Amino acid sequence: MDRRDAALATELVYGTLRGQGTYDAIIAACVDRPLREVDPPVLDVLSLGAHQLLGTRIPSHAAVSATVELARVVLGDGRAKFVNAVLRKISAQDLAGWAAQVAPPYEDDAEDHLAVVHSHPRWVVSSLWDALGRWQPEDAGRSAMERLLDADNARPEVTLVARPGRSSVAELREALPEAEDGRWSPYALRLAEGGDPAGLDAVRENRAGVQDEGSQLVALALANAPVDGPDRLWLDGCAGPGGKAALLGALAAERGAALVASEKQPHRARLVARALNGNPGPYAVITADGTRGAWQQGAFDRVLVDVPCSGLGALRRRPEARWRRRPEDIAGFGPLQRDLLRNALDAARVGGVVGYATCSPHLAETRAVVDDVLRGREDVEWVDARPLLPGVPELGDGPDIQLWPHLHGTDAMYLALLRRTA
Ligand SMILES: C[S@@+](CC[C@H](N)C(=O)[O-])C[C@H]1O[C@@H](n2cnc3c(N)ncnc32)[C@H](O)[C@@H]1O
Repeated sequence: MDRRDAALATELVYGTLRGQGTYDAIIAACVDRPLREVDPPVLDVLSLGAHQLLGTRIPSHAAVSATVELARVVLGDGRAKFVNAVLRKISAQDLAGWAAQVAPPYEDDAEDHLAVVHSHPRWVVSSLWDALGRWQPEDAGRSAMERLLDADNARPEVTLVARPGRSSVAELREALPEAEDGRWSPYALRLAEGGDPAGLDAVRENRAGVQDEGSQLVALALANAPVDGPDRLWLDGCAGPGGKAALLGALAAERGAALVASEKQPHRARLVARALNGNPGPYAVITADGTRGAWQQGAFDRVLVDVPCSGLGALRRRPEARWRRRPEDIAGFGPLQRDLLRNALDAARVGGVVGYATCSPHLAETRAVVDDVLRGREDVEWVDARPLLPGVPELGDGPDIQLWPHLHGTDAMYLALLRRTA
């Protein structure tokens, strides 16, 4: 495919997946049987057509004829007629008109309304709303939720990181004159109009990479947290695929510190090794289970655990994730998240700092995990993370922080910073 066709194919697939909740509700209103009785391939074609009609600027006649032609080729003439009839019904109204028709009124059922209009599973709307209310109690009403859900549905801009000591924003900008400065990270450059950074020398040589600014901020905050005494050995306990490890490795190198990047899955550990390849300071990549104390206790000055989580904070990046996740996944991650944090705390020396991060704002994966682990532990204190993200507004009451796509333009990363005191 040439670049334009590839971009269109990506937009059609991602857009259809993102909008699936809304499109399903609309398609259901246009067929005379329950959706589960429509053959999945027919439903796929109808969803692709609905997205073209309601979510793109493709003219209606072109959207209908291209989709019916697709149906004819992959499904046969009979089903193509059915697709044609349904698409003609869908094309009778725009998205707003359909949303008003198929979603319950906000006043009757606010969560269901938002779920249908903004194409999120209802339980996800509910979880995000709980978290937003906890962190932004002054700005967690209908409009804030609409902005958050819209941000999840927007195509995320590509953000690059110029790994310090290896590359610079100025170097990247020379190759990408249209790019804008990061909002918060001094190492970030944003490609608002998209673009293909893979061709850049700095990216090919690992001196720069693609990394959301929220992830950059997590690594920066951990690197800049005050520690008493030596600052020689850092650990990233959940390093795969290696974005934060590569930034931490570069920051550590600037200070003469070494990084151990550990990852349980061998294939992901290989990605970490690739990301760190060429790091200017000492580092080691190991394959190890971070719940089993694969390293000496009390050995590290700084420790990051960016734990496996539901990813509800990165829905804009993974359009299908919201439909794959189940509410019970949240509880499923809980024991591992607690174990990883406990072991990270044990890995830090007295006076050292630990960062616990998730790319989910779900309260059960964030503050609840830290509170549980700290209960009964006398050897840990909170570090206020807010001053370590200078200039970033609306971080909450501290000491931990929660970023939001609609407020910060980042993934919804959570970070708690903790210090070993005894
Ligand atoms: C959220 S990702 C980390 C992302 C990474 N910090 C980055 O910025 O590229 C969590 C990682 O933890 C790894 N993991 C899962 N269980 C683990 C365990 N018991 N010990 C160590 N790593 C584990 C997963 O394979 C996954 O690569």
